[in-house]
Amino acid sequence: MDWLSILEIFLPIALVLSTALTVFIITLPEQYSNFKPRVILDSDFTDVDHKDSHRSGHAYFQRHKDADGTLRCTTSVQIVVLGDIGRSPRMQYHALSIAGHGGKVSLVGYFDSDVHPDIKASRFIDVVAIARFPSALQTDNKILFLLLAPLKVLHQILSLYVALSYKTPASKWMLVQNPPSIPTLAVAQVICFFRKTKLVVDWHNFGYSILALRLGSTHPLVRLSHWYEGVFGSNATAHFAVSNAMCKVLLSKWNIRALPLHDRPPMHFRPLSALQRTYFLHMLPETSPYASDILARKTRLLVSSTSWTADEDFSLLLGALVTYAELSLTQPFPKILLVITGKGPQKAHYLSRITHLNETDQLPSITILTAWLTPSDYASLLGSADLGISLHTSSSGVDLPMKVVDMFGAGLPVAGWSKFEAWGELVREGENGRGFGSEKGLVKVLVELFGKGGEVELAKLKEGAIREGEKRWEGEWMPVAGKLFGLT
Ligand SMILES: Nc1nc2c(ncn2[C@@H]2O[C@H](COP(=O)(O)OP(=O)(O)O[C@H]3O[C@H](CO)[C@@H](O)[C@H](O)[C@@H]3O)[C@@H](O)[C@H]2O)c(=O)[nH]1
Repeated sequence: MDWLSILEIFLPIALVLSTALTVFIITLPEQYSNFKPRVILDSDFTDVDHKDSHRSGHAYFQRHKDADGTLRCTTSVQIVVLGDIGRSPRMQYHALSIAGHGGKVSLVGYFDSDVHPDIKASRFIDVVAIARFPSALQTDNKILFLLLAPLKVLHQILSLYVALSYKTPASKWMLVQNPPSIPTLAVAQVICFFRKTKLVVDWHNFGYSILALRLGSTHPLVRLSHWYEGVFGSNATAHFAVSNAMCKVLLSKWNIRALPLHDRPPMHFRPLSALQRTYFLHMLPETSPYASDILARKTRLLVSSTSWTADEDFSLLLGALVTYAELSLTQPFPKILLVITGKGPQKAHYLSRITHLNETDQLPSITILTAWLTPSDYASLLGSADLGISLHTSSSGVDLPMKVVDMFGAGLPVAGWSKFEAWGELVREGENGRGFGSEKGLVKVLVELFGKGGEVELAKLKEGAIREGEKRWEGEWMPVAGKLFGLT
């Protein structure tokens, strides 16, 4: 190949790249300036907001506005999750806490499920949607997934860039949920650099360990993802992590010094009084036909909440219930109503397995229902149940199941998969929950707690769960995140 042919190939490429760079530079978004903080005016509040003054933030505005009637928010935060905001409770709690202390929030993510009603009510929080990758191009097929993944990432880069640069004003801080890491961390780094925004990474888990569940831990893409997460995750102003064990791993893997910020339940999760429980069980369509039996302890109410992802093996729970049903034929065990709440990719697969078990009469004394509830009904269901089940296996070993935190907030003891490093940071064996590491182990827990004499242990675990639930999100959040963001 001669020089002329090489030039013929590379000149158009160089032209396209330089044009793209020029367009990128001349369309760069506005930068953050301390001299131009975000402001809130009285005209931002409607009549409804005036009536709901605590939730809308009008009460805060009245207390803190300047003499000219303007509230200058010296803390402003873009909160970013490349996922469904309504199913990202921790990022919603961050938003509510920042807003509750007078910070202005742009909450950026997908807008599939309803967000928490307090977020909708707050004039300190703007919810900004990221454009979705067309659902027709989503697939579970391994080969198609590898082919479509680059296209999806390209779409995500553009839609994230547009949402963070143009749909939201420049903020002092950007708080990014990780995972998903690709392309979130890289896009966030670029935008923070150009907008003079300080980046904070909130580590819920690792993107590479979740990818490894699908592709295997030695796959080149998993290695690339590990490298990427270290490179783009480390160069931030600050980091939060959901467990002490995760902080240690971040330090040893990538020299990242993260502040531990454990999940804790917000105030809408709380134990119910006997009267509230009776009312709720009769009111909720899923439980009302069984309410009298649940109250008489003839039926036990089990609840598991999930995003129906690959890190939760529901066949283990189904297998344990089949064995429990068999044992019930010869022993006087109570019936079970299991309600599984949540939305996610593997739901259809498990629903067909449940149908098969019912059709083959393998669950005679057991009823299994699935549901997606409003945040307040979800909290009340946990408060009304006898035992919570967590099947979270933890892809990294150091992330913790948020559902268990919800359960403790509602005073619900937990039986959960315990064979991972961080489990003990959340659940204390025999005090507020029971761990299991196999189907047999779960059967043993169910038989012990629901069988003869199990009452006493269940009551003790409930007391432990109530005690654990007394540690609340706001108390955990303020000295760590509130302090970092300069909120008082
Ligand atoms: N409103 C509502 N929310 C529900 C329902 N069912 C489940 N949820 C929400 O879905 C969450 C459970 O989703 P998972 O995806 O199973 O979460 P997890 O494994 O328990 O924990 C996740 O978050 C942690 C960080 O906060 C991560 O560390 C962990 O890896 C995981 O991503 C619950 O905490 C709850 O907020 C419902 O019916 N209604």
